[in-house]
Formats: sequence, structure tokens, C-alpha cells
Amino acid sequence: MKPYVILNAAMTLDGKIATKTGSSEISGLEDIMRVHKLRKDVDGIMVGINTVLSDNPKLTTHKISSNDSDNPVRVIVDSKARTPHNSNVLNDSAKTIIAISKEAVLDENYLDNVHFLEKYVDVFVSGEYKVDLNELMKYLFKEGIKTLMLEGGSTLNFSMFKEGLIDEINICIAPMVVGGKYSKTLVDGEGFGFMKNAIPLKLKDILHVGEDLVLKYDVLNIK
Ligand SMILES: NC(=O)C1=CN([C@@H]2O[C@H](COP(=O)(O)OP(=O)(O)OC[C@H]3O[C@@H](n4cnc5c(N)ncnc54)[C@H](O)[C@@H]3O)[C@@H](O)[C@H]2O)C=CC1
Ligand SMILES: Nc1nc(O)c(N)c(N[C@@H]2O[C@H](COP(=O)(O)O)[C@@H](O)[C@H]2O)n1
Repeated sequence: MKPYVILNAAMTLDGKIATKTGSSEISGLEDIMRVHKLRKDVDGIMVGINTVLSDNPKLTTHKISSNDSDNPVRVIVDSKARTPHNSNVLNDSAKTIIAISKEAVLDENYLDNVHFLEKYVDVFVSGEYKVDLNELMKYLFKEGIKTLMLEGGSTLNFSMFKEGLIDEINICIAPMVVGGKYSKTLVDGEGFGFMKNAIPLKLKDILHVGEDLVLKYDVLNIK
């Protein structure tokens, strides 16, 4: 059993979720409010370690009227236990789970930080060098996370698609173009070699949210 996973992201019309410098303020205010209401409705919210390093996100419902009990459990996919000590995701506004790989506990270069993180958060170990996302989903479900919002970035998004773990996509398209072959797109990773392997989707809703457009899709190849 696994959580129902909703990938939520904001991209420019040309499909970028951040520039090459990591700048990523894309959603308009109304979309931010929509996202924070969605955060309040789900049990968990998950990002990759590069998103933590780049944005230092809070991953709480702080943009809407709410209290700490409304915050979802934060989940960080962090194979080498690189979450910095001063990260906002380590504050006590919400529970945090950091998923690491076996390498992080076997290699003394990473072990000190594992011990540090264990003082503040739940640490879940799976996979040899990279977090095993299937194992992680099973663990989160057992921990009571029945709905999980995936908030990026591009690399984790691809891995989650490849494993067939995403059920739904909510994508905000902002009326802007940024370009750049080194700018992150909605889904990067290694990608598929042939269109016949593309993830099939079904459009289920189109919303005008302020100046932005929000498209909602069901993913048709889930496990
Ligand atoms: N506009 C938007 O909605 C959003 C934009 N972003 C942007 O995305 C950028 C970060 O994206 P990325 O660099 O692609 O990094 P990412 O946030 O997807 O993290 C990827 C890292 O996670 C770790 N990882 C561990 N196990 C993994 C597995 N099984 N599969 C995949 N990754 C695994 C690896 O260290 C990997 O390099 C930032 O610039 C951030 O601002 C991030 C979220 C939302
Ligand atoms: N919905 C949305 N729109 C954007 O324009 C974004 N850049 C993001 N980014 C995601 O939100 C995280 C920041 O969250 P906090 O406000 O600090 O809680 C960021 O790390 C991305 O995951 N999302």
C-alpha cells in the first residue's frame, strides 16, 4: 500500500520550474494560497534534498490562516544525509522524516550528520546509494500518510514517475517565459528514450487562478 501522491509544481509557459541560478518564484499569490490550502488537506509533503539546499523551504501552511496542527508531515529525500543543520525543515512547526540511503550510515563522511539529524527528526533508511522510493512510500503509508504532496524538484519528480508512484498532477502555468538550457524543467532526471514510454495522462480540470492557469491530470500508469 502507498499514499495517494499529488505532484504539485509551478512552471513558466516554457516548462521551467527554476532558472539556472535556482530562482523559482513563479506562482502568483492566488496560486500560492491554493497550494497552502492543499498542504493543509494532505497528510505529508515531500521534496528532494536539492530543493532544500536551494530554497530552504518551510513546507508548512504558513501563507494561510492556520496553526501547527494543520501542517503536513515533511518528508525529505536525502540519500547522503546532507540536510543542513540550520534548515527550516528541522524546526518544530511540523514532524519531519528524512529518508536516507544505507551508504549514509556506512560511510563515516556522512554518519556524523545522520547522528545530528536523528536528534531532531525520524530517519528512514532504504536503498544502497539512493533512497528506495517504493520502500519509502510503503513506510509513509504505515506511518499514517495516506495522501502525499510531492513538491519537486525535477530529479525527484522523474524518479517518482519512473517508479509509477504519482497518481495526480496539479501544475500551475504562469504567464512568463524564462528559457535557458540549464534551467530546471518540471521533470528532468535521465528521461525516457522513446515517446512510447511517456507517462500517459488524462486531463481532468482547468482552472484560472489569478493570472495563472492550473491544469489537473490523472496519471494513468500508477502501481
Ligand atoms: N517551481 C516549483 O514548483 C519548484 C521548483 N523547485 C526547484 O527545483 C530545483 C531542485 O530540483 P533538482 O535539482 O532536480 O533536485 P531535487 O529537489 O529533485 O533533489 C534531487 C536529489 O534527491 C536525492 N535523491 C535521493 N534518492 C533519490 C531518488 N530515488 N530519486 C531522485 N532523487 C533522489 C538525490 O541527491 C538527488 O540529486 C530547485 O532550484 C528548486 O527551486 C523545486 C520544487 C518546486
Ligand atoms: N507552488 C509553488 N510555486 C512556486 O512558484 C514555487 N517556487 C514553489 N516552490 C515549492 O515551494 C517550496 C517553498 O515552500 P515554503 O513557502 O518555504 O514553505 C519550494 O521549496 C518548492 O518546493 N511552489
